[in-house]
Amino acid sequence: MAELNAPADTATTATGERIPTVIVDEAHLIYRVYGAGTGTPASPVAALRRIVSRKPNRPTLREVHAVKGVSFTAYRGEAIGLIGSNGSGKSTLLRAIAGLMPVNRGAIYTQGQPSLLGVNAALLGDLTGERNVVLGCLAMGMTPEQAQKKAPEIVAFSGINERGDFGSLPMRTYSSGMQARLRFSISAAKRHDVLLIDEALATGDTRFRRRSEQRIRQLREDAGTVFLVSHSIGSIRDTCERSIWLESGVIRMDGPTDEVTKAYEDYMASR
Ligand SMILES: Nc1ncnc2c1ncn2[C@@H]1O[C@H](COP(=O)(O)OP(=O)(O)OP(=O)(O)O)[C@@H](O)[C@H]1O
Repeated sequence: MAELNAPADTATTATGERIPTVIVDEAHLIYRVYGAGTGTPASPVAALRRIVSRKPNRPTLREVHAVKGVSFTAYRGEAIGLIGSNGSGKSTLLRAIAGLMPVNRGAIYTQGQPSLLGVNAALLGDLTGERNVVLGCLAMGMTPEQAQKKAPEIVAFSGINERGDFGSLPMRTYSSGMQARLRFSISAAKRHDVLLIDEALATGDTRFRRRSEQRIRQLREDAGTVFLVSHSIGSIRDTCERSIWLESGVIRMDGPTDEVTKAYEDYMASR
């Protein structure tokens, strides 16, 4: 993963050109699964023969080619929806943009440090929500003073205290929706060059979803780039003006959200 050089805070250059933040160039992403079975159980005779001949059971290696030669450029100020049916490669692509997964072929270039906000982002279950907020802020590079100052605002945005004083309870007592809200609120408290959101909004209730959609719009106005993976076409339409539709690891369509989501819905209805 390489970094692009671009000026700091505007969506365009002095000559009005758009500034690329993520360039994905013919990217291939492959999972290697070691020790995966062949799907057919070994026969008792074959197992006995292996024991008698003392040949170990050779671990098998299987590959899952999750993303197959995907190319696109994202620009500062854009919010891009990633849609596609289950297993089409959306989360894998996001992980690779975040630098959490190497590209097997092709390349991904990013400007700044992309931040992946996923429902699996690690928070510590035994610590209180408030403590996790402070730790999250420190992990995002805030000073202890900035983190202490920002924490009440983040807890208020998350709404976890709407039904009692949950902020002072351990995170493991939260519902999965409450945990997801807190994660989103922590990540959204900072301006990100590239913010990657994986289904985080789907777990919130309608009121929280509206608040977070508004926050995503603000992040875009701060000239960041937002990627949103979601099965909620409503959220994608409300938040993103551009969408990329992935199917079986290949881009089917990349363009204005209205056109792409319409084609995707027609495709899903015809299956
Ligand atoms: N850790 C993993 N090891 C092996 N294969 C994986 C792994 N994670 C995902 N895959 C496979 O990679 C492919 C793409 O999965 P991915 O999670 O990126 O899809 P997705 O579009 O995000 O799906 P969903 O909409 O269901 O969340 C699938 O075939 C999946 O089985």
